[in-house]
Order: sequence, then C-alpha cells, then structure tokens
Amino acid sequence: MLLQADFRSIYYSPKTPILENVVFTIEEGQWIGLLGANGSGKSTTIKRLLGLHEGSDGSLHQRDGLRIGYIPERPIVYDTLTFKEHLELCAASFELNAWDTSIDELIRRFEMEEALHRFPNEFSKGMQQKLMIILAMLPQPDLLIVDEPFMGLDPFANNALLELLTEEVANGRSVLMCTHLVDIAEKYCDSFILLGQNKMLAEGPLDELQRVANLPDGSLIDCFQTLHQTGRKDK
Ligand SMILES: Nc1ncnc2c1ncn2[C@@H]1O[C@H](COP(=O)(O)OP(=O)(O)OP(=O)(O)O)[C@@H](O)[C@H]1O
Repeated sequence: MLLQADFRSIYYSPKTPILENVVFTIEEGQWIGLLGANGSGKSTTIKRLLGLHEGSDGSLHQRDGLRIGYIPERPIVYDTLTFKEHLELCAASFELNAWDTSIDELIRRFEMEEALHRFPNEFSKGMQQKLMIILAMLPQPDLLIVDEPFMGLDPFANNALLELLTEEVANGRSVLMCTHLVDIAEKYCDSFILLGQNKMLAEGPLDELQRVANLPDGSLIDCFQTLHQTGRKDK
C-alpha cells in the first residue's frame, strides 16, 4: 500500500463540506483516474493528499518514505530563474545533482533542449507544463499525482507524457491522474475514483463501476453519467 485515504469530509468551511466519504487506497503499479464534473472537488482532494489543503475529517496514511511527484493544473514558475536553474534548484531540494539523473532524456523527450537557458515565465503554456512534468519526475517519485496534465500540451507532448506514464507504471510506480478526458482515462487507467453530488460516487476498476452503476457492459462515461445522475454509492 502506498497511500490510504479515509475522509469523512473535505471542506473549506466545516459546516459545508465539498465532499463526504472519500475512501480509497493507492497500491504500487496502479494508474488511477480521478474523475468528476467541474467543481466536484478533484483538485481539492489532490491538494489534501499533498498536504496543501488542511480542511478535512478522517485520516490519511502513507507508506514510510513515500516520494510524491506533483504536476499541478496551473504551472508555477519563478520569474528570476531559467529553466536550467529550476531543474537545479528542484534537484538540490532533494539533495540530488540534476545532471546525475535521467533529466537529459526527459528534456529531449519533451523537446525542451532549446529552452534550457530561457526564463519559463516567457514560455508558452504548454512549455511551462512540460517544465512541470520534468520537475515532477526529477526525484523519481513512487507516486505521481497529475492534475489535468494534457491541458495546453501539443499532440506530440501528449503522446510523450502518456508513454512516460505507461513506462512508470510498468516499472511499479503509481499514478493518480485527474482528467476530464474520459476516453484517455478508460484506455490507460486500471482503476477510477468518481466524484459527484458532493461525495465519492464509486471507486475501483471498470467492472466494479459497471456493477455499482448496474450497467454490465457500460463504458466508463456511461457508468460515470449514470452514477452522477443517481448519486449512488454502493454500500
Ligand atoms: N480556496 C477556496 N475557498 C473556498 N472554496 C473553494 C476554494 N477552492 C475551491 N473551492 C470550492 O471547492 C469546490 C471544489 O473545487 P475544486 O477546484 O476542487 O474542483 P475540481 O473538481 O478540481 O474542478 P474543475 O474540474 O473545474 O477543475 C468548488 O465548489 C469550489 O468552488
């Protein structure tokens, strides 16, 4: 077990929880899709897992020494540091030398070689997103948490990211991916967490969602839509 979340509620104001009964486990080598309508609480849940959001009742357990990489929904860059300096600062914070890692290969993979000495605050949105991906990979995380990773990426970078995540999972690392791209989630993820109606609607692989939604051959979007409309969670 990498991480076990058991939240009775997650809130900004305790009197009005945005989510109730969010209970799931992340195991080694799992690629989990976190799905929910706009405002359903995906980013807040992610922030709670990362310790960037405090408001919750319940518990969160992590494996000792768990290394988490985070690709945020909106890139966060320092104005006064070049791309290369971002890499070196991030590496130093993990007591690593950036150039002793596989960072060169990642820079090539995302076609960012030319950008190394430029300032990321002058990058396009997609280039900033690539920087976030490379930074998140730098400490070789056991669990990669990615929030809407495909926003702003060109089709080549999308493929590069999907290939990278596929390799990571094949090597026993885990991914929690928040996305609105249900087709991609269905194709790549082996398990899902569905949020809606201020709660966790269902959790598990597609066959579990099909069982809970009572749609034996339903696609992910069919199950999600049904559960979203009925607001049901299997007891
Ligand atoms: N800082 C905040 N203070 C109070 N409420 C907030 C804050 N940030 C988010 N919320 C509320 O929490 C709820 C969940 O927001 P969140 O951003 O987690 O949703 P989301 O599922 O990630 O949405 P989207 O798909 O649009 O990115 C929303 O009702 C939102 O208005």
